[in-house]
Amino acid sequence: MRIDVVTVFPEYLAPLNLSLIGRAADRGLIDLAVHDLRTWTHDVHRTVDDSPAGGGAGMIMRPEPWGEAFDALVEPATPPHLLVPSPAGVRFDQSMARDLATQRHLMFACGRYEGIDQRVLDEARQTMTVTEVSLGDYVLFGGEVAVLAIVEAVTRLIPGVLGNAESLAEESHNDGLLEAPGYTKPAVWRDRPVPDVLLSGHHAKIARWRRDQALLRTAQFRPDMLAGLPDEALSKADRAV
Ligand SMILES: Nc1cc(-c2ccc3cc[nH]c3c2)n[nH]1
Repeated sequence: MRIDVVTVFPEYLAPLNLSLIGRAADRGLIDLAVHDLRTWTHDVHRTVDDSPAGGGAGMIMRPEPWGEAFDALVEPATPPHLLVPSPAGVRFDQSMARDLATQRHLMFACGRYEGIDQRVLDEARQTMTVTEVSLGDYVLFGGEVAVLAIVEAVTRLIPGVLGNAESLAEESHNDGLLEAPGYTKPAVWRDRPVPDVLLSGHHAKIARWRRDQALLRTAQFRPDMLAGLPDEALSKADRAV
């Protein structure tokens, strides 16, 4: 997968060079490039914003630098999926992460100020899929934080990036449920024991206990997820919990 990120704060995306994502890039599993939007400005002040047409507070990002950036980064024969973080976007979730992880080329446009001139997205829609995407119903200063989260959620699903693919199978939101609580050594910590079943070595009982805990936690913290499960997702044993 190729991932391009365009931003006026390239240093904000530095964490993408760390840990598993950095290693995935080093191993060629992803081709990640962060671009400074000001590369495509031509005035001495490298201006990327201007006052809003029709008045109003704040500034809007000028279309010209974005248009030139996309012209430089987009190969017409294989256009990317353009993702534009926005409070008004489609809510990002694990299902979207799974879909994006199958795509060949993602490009992220990080807005700042009061956003990007609408004509940039309208123009981009002529040649590529454009999705405005929201992390949630709260307002950030710009799109960079959202891109960090989305890139992490997507790249960890790419085969080979996460060493132990097995952990993907048991994590929250993978099977429509929250994951069971986790424990490790010591067997007792500050008078709090690890649940006996986890030390029993009885794999079927351990699997059942974890499934029960996942169902109970989902019912407690995210009943909406439980309500959204298809009938066939719950076994007879699940329904007895
Ligand atoms: N979910 C969410 C996205 C954003 C966001 C995204 C881009 C920009 C550009 C200027 N302000 C922004 C805010 N806030 N909250």
